Amino acid sequence: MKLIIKNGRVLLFEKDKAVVKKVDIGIENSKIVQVGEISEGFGADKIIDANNMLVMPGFINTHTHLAMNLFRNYADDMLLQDWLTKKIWPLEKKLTAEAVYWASVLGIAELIKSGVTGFLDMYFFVEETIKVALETGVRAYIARGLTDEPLGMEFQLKETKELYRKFDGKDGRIKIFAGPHAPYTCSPRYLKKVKALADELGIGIHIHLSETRQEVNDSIKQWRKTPIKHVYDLGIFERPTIAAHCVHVDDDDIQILKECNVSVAYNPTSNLKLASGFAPVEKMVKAGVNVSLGTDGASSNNNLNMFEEIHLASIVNKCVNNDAVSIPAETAIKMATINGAKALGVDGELGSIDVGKKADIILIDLNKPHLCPLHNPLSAVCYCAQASDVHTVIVDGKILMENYELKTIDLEKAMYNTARCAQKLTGA
Ligand SMILES: CSC[C@H]1O[C@@H](n2cnc3c(O)ncnc32)[C@H](O)[C@@H]1O
Ligand SMILES: [Zn+2]
Repeated sequence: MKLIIKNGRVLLFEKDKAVVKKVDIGIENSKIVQVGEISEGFGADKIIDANNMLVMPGFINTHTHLAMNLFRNYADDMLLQDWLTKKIWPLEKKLTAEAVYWASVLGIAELIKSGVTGFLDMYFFVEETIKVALETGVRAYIARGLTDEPLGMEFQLKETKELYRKFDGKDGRIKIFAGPHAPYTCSPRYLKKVKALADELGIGIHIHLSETRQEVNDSIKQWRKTPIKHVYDLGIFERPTIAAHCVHVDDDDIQILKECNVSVAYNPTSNLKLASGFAPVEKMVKAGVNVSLGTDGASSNNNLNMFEEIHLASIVNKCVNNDAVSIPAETAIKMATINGAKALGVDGELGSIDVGKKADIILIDLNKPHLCPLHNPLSAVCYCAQASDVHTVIVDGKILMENYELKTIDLEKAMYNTARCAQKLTGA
């Protein structure tokens, strides 16, 4: 299958600098094979006219719990610990494979419609989420959530192992991670076992870290160490790690993150809504830590819209740092694209439009009142574009949405069934 995207303004990273150029893109099967003038005789099966569109790498959402859209608008205006312990965890005990299946379909529809081509998910019944990713064509990085339960420990690790055997590398779009929830739900003994499993399988680790002041205070009280130092001492960071949140980190923590090449998945909306605090993103970026972006789940966000995360990453940090230059549009867009690929260890394959990389590409319709006059396309993406401007989404060279129409998902069916399953769980 050969595809050409022509006449678009294409966002490229040239020597790490974002530039927008009028070039055409040639795609063969899953890969980008030409950027520039397409050679005569390329013989495309399909040509996409991207006139008046911005063509850019798809967004990578590096921290989410897709199926939590079951609990969207269900438990709001609460602090993290109350939200988890009083509302969410009791409901999650009643989760079913069917509920996770439909909520994953709906979540993936929301991701595609907002320009996301790949995501890192940590949750339960993840085989369902993997199934949906395979059916719908997106790229999925999946961590079976791990928490310390007397009878669950070995079982959860075994499940991670089975998921790895069954799905890692499947269709070139699935990768398995180990997913210890957090140091306050996983004992040191369990975290050591998780690390040993990650060593054995050669996989990365995804974990929530230093999300709230209380988490840090409790950790210091219990272990005399910050959560970052605690898991570092347990060897977690010897594996490639993506740490979600890292809101309350001190200079020593940042140094550890940098030295251990830990990527931070920054979730500005979730941090704001749960009143968790302001992650010192500018400081981490300046220290050389790779910072990517995530939405967290739709129960703490309450959507999966990466445009909002890009926007907030930029404008919140300007205010926090009292510096209008802090996290400019280009930096925030990189967090949502190439930094996401770096976090997942696939920046040689994803995250930018370059010959040899996978064709995970989105087209943003510039013919919108709120994008006129355009002046600066990077500013447009960061400060005014909406998820509803995403016109076309391509993953692995396949079109998943064209002219706003989802090609692999029956959205009505997904909404109906997710609402039905959510009602069964919540009784509301
Ligand atoms: C073990 S599966 C994932 C687990 O994480 C919970 N969760 C969702 N959002 C957050 C967050 O911001 N901080 C900590 N934990 C979170 C989710 O409800 C699942 O239980
Ligand atoms: Zn989370």
